[in-house]
Amino acid sequence: MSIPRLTDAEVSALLAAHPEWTLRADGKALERELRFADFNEAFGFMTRVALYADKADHHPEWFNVYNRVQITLTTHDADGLSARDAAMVEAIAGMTGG
Ligand SMILES: C[C@H](O)[C@H](O)[C@H]1CNC2=NC(N)=NC(=O)C2=N1
Repeated sequence: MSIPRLTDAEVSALLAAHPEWTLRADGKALERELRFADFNEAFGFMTRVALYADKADHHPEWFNVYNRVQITLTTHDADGLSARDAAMVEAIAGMTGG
């Protein structure tokens, strides 16, 4: 299923509103690293994101070691960024306060 990609202006606005994210060099994904107090906090965050992702049918690519979580957001069906990635950025901001 093809999903429309965000426009460059939409991506710029999203990054301006959420400077903790960076645009991957190929312009097709957003990346962020989060650090938590400990593994328990990190995994609790991942659990919340996982529940959101399953409900949204939009899944992150991520890596976790101890208190660090590296997240990459992209829409495979769009071969780039879509409104689903923007929605997940907002959802994660709500979970982390930023
Ligand atoms: C069939 C299923 O709806 C699709 O594969 C969904 C699942 N989760 C997804 N997650 C992400 N990040 N991109 C997608 O294109 C995507 N597509």
